[in-house]
Amino acid sequence: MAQINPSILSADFARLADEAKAVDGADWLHVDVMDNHFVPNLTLGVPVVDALAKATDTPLDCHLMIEEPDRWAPQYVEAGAGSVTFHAEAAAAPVRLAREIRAKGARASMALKPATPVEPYEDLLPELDMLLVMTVEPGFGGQAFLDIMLPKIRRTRQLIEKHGLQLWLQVDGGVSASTIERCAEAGADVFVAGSAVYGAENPAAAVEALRAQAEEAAHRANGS
Ligand SMILES: O=C(CO)[C@H](O)[C@H](O)COP(=O)(O)O
Ligand SMILES: [Fe+2]
Repeated sequence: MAQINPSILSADFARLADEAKAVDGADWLHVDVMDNHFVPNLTLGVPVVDALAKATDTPLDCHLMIEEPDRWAPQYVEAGAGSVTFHAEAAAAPVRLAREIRAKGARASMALKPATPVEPYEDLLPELDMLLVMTVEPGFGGQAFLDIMLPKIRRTRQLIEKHGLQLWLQVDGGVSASTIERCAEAGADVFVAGSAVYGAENPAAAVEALRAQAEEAAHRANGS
């Protein structure tokens, strides 16, 4: 089942609770945390996640684009995030961090920037609930989807199957009506969409349309 996670990076930050309600049928709400060090942009932190978790029933999928995730990620679990993603490039001890996130009761997820290969992390995959393959350079919404990431999505799906894992495979960046089918065919099953959802006239309808497209593409690819 394809999951659609609207990114609030493209929402109106002055009306976050309402913007969360506008996508009630979404599986998760994707929250981009940027620290102006790991990426050249600054968004929000623990207090906003804490407030948002109290304001919506949709679980929060926190994507931490920050340095020192080993130090900060546990605080996002305590603030109410249901899933916490740290970047492989920033984590000092990814296995220990994933275990800590899980022990605190959230799903543990790791993200890879476009130039970071998945293969060195093969043995670590069983420690994770989700792997995020970035399909843009992290830092900003509204960027063009990087087609050159499709082979990495395919290779990651093969590794998941090789090890018989339940791990979700998320894509983030430039996911829209014109790119989501290629992602689903390549093996992604969790789709972050910022501008494609919040830029639409009816965000809830955009979520449903993207989900239907992803489901159909996945069925086509699996020959079912
Ligand atoms: O992590 C991100 C950027 O670093 C965002 O989640 C992503 O860019 C979503 O926005 P869009 O769908 O508009 O590309
Ligand atoms: Fe993100």
